[in-house]
Amino acid sequence: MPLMYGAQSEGRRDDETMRRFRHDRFGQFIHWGLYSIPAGSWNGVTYDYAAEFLPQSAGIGPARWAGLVDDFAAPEFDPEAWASLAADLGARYVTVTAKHHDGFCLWPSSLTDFTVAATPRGRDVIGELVHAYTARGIAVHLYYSVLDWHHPDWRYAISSSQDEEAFDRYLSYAGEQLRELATRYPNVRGFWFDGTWDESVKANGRWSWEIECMLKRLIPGAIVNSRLRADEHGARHRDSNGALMGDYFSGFERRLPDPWDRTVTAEDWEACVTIPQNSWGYHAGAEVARTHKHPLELLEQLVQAVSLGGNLLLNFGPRGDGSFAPFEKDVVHTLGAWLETNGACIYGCGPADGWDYPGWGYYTADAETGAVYAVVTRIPVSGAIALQLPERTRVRNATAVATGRPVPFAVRDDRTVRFEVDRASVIPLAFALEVEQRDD
Ligand SMILES: C#C[C@@H]1N[C@@H](C)[C@@H](O)[C@H]1O
Repeated sequence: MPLMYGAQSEGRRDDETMRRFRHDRFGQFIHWGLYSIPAGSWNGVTYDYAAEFLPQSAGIGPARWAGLVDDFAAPEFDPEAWASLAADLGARYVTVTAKHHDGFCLWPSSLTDFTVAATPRGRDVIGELVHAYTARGIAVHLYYSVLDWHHPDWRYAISSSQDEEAFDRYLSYAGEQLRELATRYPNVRGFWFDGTWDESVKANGRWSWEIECMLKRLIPGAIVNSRLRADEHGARHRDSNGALMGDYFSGFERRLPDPWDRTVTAEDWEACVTIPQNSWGYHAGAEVARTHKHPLELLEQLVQAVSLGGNLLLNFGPRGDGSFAPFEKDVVHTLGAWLETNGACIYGCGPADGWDYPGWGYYTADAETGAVYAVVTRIPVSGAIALQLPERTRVRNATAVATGRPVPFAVRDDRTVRFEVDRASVIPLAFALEVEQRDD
């Protein structure tokens, strides 16, 4: 059907900025804001739900919530230390919450006084972070929630002409804030939109189209996730003709596609996941509840995403004072150390065509060289892993990615080779396979 405000382009973007995003594969999400101070509790009551939703969970009105501005002193906030942590993690880009659902701005926006400028130290958090990450060669994407619990003109739905006038004022405000962000921080690489699921936003597909156009006009090559977009019929992520809007699909939140679902390899996508079960902002309970994921679960999610042609955006929620919790530093050390020696099977890699999901791990392939990698994340009790080869394919040799040492294997039949792996290994084992086509 003809659409005025559907997808702005067909197929994958293949410009340098998008190729770099695809090559990066691994990003760090940062959720930091006023919600990081109460960290899931209010007036002595702890709410299990996500810490950044505390205003909703505890029924805290905007005026009372704004009282936290005076407490946002962030004595431990050190942008260079944050950038070092991202580098140690092995993240190639960072997506930072400029404004979350509570409407508090981590930059000194001229459009509202509900910003870091009103805090005791008044630092331009976004500006300092963009500088620090960029200086370390880490690309920055800015998260912006269209949903805004603080702004008086926000509406969940439009049910009167007064609602329509108010929400139009809100969309103008949000549009000017986004113009301000793109103008103040022109070397950010992308924008990550959220909070676009309400009827009020879905009814404004033209606005979302205009925002995407504006951002790409102000920052040529800027990357925008599919969550911003709706078309004129309210279709989100994909327009009413099924075409992806924005530059990559960003509907996988706290979940990944099934490891055997090769349909997702048709487009660029990114999954965002948390370390605790379900809090993006720092939740004090997460430090003690032991419900957060083991670092190696998260590493497996990264390998799985890459095997299906996607990126993984792994969330960290710094504490209110700007420090990171020990359980998050454990994740940094575990993933960073593994990527230090095994990153060849992640960065610049994607799906290995013809290599079906094996069950004991994942196959990835270098997008440029075609080199195939087998990453074993579920070591069988036998210690033996069988590789089902694509048709007319032969494995010439295999090496351990981490050490470069050759790995012996046995040819079982013309479609199967068998490896012995170290059953005592406590980390995923990556093997580089040199394969060739048989001409039989
Ligand atoms: C719901 C919801 C939001 N989407 C995630 C990326 C977090 O920002 C969460 O608060």
